Amino acid sequence: MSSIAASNEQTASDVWVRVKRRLRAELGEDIFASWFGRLELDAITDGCAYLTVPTRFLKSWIESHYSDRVLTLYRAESPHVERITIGVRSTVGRDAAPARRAPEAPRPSNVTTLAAGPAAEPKPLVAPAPAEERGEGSDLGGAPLDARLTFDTFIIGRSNALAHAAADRVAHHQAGPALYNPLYLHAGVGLGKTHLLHAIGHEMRAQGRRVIYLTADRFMYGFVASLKAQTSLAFKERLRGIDLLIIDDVQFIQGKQIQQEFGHTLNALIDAGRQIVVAADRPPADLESLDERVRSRLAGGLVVEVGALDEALRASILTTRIEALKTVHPTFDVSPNVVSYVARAITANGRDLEGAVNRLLAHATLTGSAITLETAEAAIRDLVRNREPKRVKIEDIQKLVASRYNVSRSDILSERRTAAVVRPRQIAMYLSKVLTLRSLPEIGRRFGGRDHTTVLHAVRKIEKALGEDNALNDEVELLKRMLQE
Ligand SMILES: Nc1ncnc2c1ncn2[C@@H]1O[C@H](COP(=O)(O)OP(=O)(O)OP(=O)(O)O)[C@@H](O)[C@H]1O
Repeated sequence: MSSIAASNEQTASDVWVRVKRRLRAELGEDIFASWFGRLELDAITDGCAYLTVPTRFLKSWIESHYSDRVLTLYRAESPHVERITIGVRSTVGRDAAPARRAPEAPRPSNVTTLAAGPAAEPKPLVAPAPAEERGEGSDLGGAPLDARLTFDTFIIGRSNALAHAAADRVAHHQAGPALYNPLYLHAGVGLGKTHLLHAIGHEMRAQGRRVIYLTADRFMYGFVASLKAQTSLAFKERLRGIDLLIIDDVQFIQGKQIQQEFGHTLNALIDAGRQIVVAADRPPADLESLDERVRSRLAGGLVVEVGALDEALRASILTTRIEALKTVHPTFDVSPNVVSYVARAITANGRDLEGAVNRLLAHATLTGSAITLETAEAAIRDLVRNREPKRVKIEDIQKLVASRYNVSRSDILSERRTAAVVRPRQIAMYLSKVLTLRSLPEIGRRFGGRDHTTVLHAVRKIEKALGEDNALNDEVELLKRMLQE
């Protein structure tokens, strides 16, 4: 590393220390320690500070509650930073290989491996790769595929039959240009997108094809890290040398330069007839942070939604899980009655179903007694109570608030400033802030192209009013409940 680069690095870490100091002073030690203690700076590039936290929850929380504050404080220390992006650091044990850390990197990240060592040399486009490199290649930041997530363990129901059929066709396609390129799967949390992505990956890898599975975070950090080490060409070329690129959680891809790179990579792979499969939590048209061209490229293949798991599907998933566990714990037995009870009680997603089976198993093995409806109810109570709140759409908020206050949705989006419209508009903006993970600028755009400061003003105004006006408080609570039901 050159001394200039070293001194830049030094400055970046110094600035970061000062930004954290400001955050601590402004928010107090408790809040700082709860939310920012594990926030780390990974890199600064293209006017964007890439920060990381260890969990998705922290990421969402900081993004929805503090991102404006962090940016403001960052800019107070370093005005050339225009944006911040928060990613999730990979956890130990998830990586195919332990992360090698570039000695000059300010902090460990999940992809510093990309920047380091001879593994980052460019490869010929379609060079045959050794088995361990077929997608397990930590040199590309590819995450390992989960052995349990295969087509064999995927249960087909009404809501996912189309997505399954498309995934199956793509995975078994042999000759000719890639099918449905890209295949774009979208669904709410825990409905089986990642399962299908891994299943396609396993199947194609079993056919000897070169597969890379990346989350959006890994793609971004991989690219940033390779830029830092000036090996971005190698990164691009190596990605282009594969048969199947899988990108999960594509909604998290952010940053102008990274999007451009992502767009180039998509184009190059699609033009070369390589298959791309992506998953996101929303359809391409709703990926507001993505460039229009990238969005339309993503929408240009086959877009399929994976629907909510219906009760029959939930019961089949539970039964299959229980049967699989019985091979290891032969005494584990759950009656059909209990299975239907759990399938009715846990409606949110596949992850909670898995959690429920684990709790039943823990109960059975710890107490050594049979699982009755009562014990099942006690074992899964917290899952039923804490099930994930429904994802709320800004459009639904606008519609509900409009009808509640007898105005039209277009009044809410309009420039009108009469009191009869201003208050509902502010309430709708407030609810959009607290019930969705959209940023202030995104909310502003959805409210007739308003500036983010207008949204911030509305949010503060309603927050203040809620503290002073009990009737309004009840009203807003009711709206929240109606939206989340
Ligand atoms: N149809 C299904 N058959 C079997 N298991 C399923 C099915 N759908 C979901 N699951 C299971 O539910 C859990 C969550 O699914 P998955 O991780 O694929 O969700 P996701 O849609 O990718 O969610 P997220 O967006 O949060 O990553 C996994 O354990 C998965 O195996």
